[in-house]
Amino acid sequence: MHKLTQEILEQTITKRANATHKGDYGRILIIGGTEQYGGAVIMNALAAVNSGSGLVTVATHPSNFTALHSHLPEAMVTDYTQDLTAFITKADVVLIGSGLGEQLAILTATLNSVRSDQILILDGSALTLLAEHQLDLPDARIVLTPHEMEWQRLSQIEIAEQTPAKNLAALATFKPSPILVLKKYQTEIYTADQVFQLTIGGPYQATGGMGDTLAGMIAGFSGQFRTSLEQAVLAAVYAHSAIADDLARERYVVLPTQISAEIPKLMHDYANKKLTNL
Ligand SMILES: NC(=O)C1=CN([C@@H]2O[C@H](COP(=O)(O)OP(=O)(O)OC[C@H]3O[C@@H](n4cnc5c(N)ncnc54)[C@H](OP(=O)(O)O)[C@@H]3O)[C@@H](O)[C@H]2O)[C@@H](O)CC1
Ligand SMILES: Nc1ncnc2c1ncn2[C@@H]1O[C@H](COP(=O)(O)OP(=O)(O)O)[C@@H](O)[C@H]1O
Ligand SMILES: [Mg+2]
Repeated sequence: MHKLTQEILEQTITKRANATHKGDYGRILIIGGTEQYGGAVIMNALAAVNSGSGLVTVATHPSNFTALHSHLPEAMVTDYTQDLTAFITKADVVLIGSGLGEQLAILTATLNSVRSDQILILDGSALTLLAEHQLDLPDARIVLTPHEMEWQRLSQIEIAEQTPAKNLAALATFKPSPILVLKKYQTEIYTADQVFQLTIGGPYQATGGMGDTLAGMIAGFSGQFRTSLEQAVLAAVYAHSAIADDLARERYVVLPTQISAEIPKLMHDYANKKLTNL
């Protein structure tokens, strides 16, 4: 198991070229947020925009539009009960599932619409629905972000039995081969043949919305740092907990929205550290 270090941030977060525009930094479509769980997509979107995503659209229940806009006027909105095909077609990255609840039809329509060159991040309720209805993954560049119970539902491996060997074996049965971010204390990231472990982060992160924030960061990083999906995912996972650790030096708990607010500073520091090291 490879231990993740801050080197992943130095390698991934690069200074931006001057002659670029928002279209160069990722078109992200976030799908989720029932009436009950609107906060989940707000946290997805706050994380994605603060991670530098060029354009973020949130497809959600219309009752969430005003709250989302009051937190984040940078995001666009659309009603998730309408046909999302045109939105999916334009996206570089689709993140579905945070606060999606029981909206199976929206998930299946999305799985049927994504293309093989698109990044599809499946989080929260999308993972539970995948497991309950034994849905196949589409041909796309897939990232799964389950916590231990969501992974138990998907893999049939009891939490106490979730060893790297068993997790890799279960992952091999998924086609196409996804990246797995197994979230917990010391989160593990599985690619087809390698396992990485996060050794930072702690229980000050145990607040609802912490995973929704991570999913938004993975969307933001993967839409922007396009050389390697694996590297972008690893960097997002590391950055999420690096910020939490920094804030926890002076706080008992770290809120998901506080992490999002600190992302631009962390990215600035790593982009510039890289420059001075040259
Ligand atoms: N503000 C919002 O809108 C928010 C909306 N949200 C949205 O809610 C939806 C449901 O997601 P969910 O994660 O809350 O519920 P579910 O999938 O049933 O899992 C909980 C079960 O798993 C168990 N468990 C075991 N190990 C675990 C672990 N390491 N980490 C976590 N749980 C672990 C756990 O055990 P217990 O707590 O009972 O000990 C319990 O039995 C989803 O769409 C999500 O995006 C949330 O993001 C919150 C903020
Ligand atoms: N004790 C802990 N130590 C480190 N990280 C934690 C701890 N508890 C929770 N986290 C992190 O918080 C996030 C929780 O994700 P998740 O359960 O999906 O949250 P939510 O769905 O409420 O947004 C994960 O990134 C997980 O690693
Ligand atoms: Mg979650």
